[in-house]
Amino acid sequence: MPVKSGGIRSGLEQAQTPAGRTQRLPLSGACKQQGSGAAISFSHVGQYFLLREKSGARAIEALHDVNLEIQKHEFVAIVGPSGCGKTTLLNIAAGLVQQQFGEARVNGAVPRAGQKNVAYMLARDALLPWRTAIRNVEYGLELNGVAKKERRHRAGELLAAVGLSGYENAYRSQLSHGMRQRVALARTFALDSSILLMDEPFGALDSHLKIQLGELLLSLWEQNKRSVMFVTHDLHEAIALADRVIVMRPKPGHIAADIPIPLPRPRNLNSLQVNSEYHELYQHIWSVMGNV
Ligand SMILES: Nc1ncnc2c1ncn2[C@@H]1O[C@H](COP(=O)(O)OP(=O)(O)OP(=O)(O)O)[C@@H](O)[C@H]1O
Repeated sequence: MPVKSGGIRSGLEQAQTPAGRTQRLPLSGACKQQGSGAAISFSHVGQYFLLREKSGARAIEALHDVNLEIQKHEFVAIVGPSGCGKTTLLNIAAGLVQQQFGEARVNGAVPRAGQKNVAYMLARDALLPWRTAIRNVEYGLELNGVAKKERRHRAGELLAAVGLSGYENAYRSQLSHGMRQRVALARTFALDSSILLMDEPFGALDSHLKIQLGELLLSLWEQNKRSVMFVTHDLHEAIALADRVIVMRPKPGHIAADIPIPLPRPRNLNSLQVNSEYHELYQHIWSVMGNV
């Protein structure tokens, strides 16, 4: 699982806090006290990184006083411009970065890499090139000791669900980019993880494929509504998929708004394109993001 260099706690790149940065922002509606049984929670989370430049090193405040709870079965999208700290926040939940300030909890525990019950999906498919599609989907089940017959059956069902029947024995190099992301999606759902952390999983796909894979994601999610933290640059995608959209802003990275998405479920992403409420939500959040 790739991590931006220096993102791991043991690295030396985490900067000291400049004096006086203790200001607390008011909590948003989503920010409640720790320990309330949320799937994921961040309480007063702050993070600095040290950016090395020719002229010396500079501290970047990647996250400032972030408070957020994602409830069980909730689908939450995080949007915001490049550099506002979306991935850093996701990496804290994944246990890949340990925050310097505040607390984070995943299923009530301190997040750590490889934690049970949490699946992670990235923009790049990250399929193992020496394994066939079905054996990629089986991978997590294999690590968990699931018997071969059972895991093969489950992986086959998931490949069928993402429209890849007939490609079970194809290798990564034989699949298109969209097909690879379908395999990655099937792999993400193969384990019964109660939490999905998704970092722009469809970011590299064209808009048509994005909608197709968004539909697939929602149809898999509807089966048992895992808790999802979904980072994206694409506001259309965020509104179409999520129960809530969290808007982040940079310098320093912080939560600027927490907006519920009252669109009914199950959703059909194609019909949303002609849904006026969807477009109104888009205009509203776009204006919150400071782009009008
Ligand atoms: N390991 C690191 N070392 C130094 N700086 C980092 C590191 N990881 C993130 N940063 C800095 O922290 C800030 C937030 O980065 P992050 O990747 O979380 O933003 P993002 O919103 O996910 O951006 P993007 O949408 O472009 O992926 C940026 O200024 C980035 O340069």
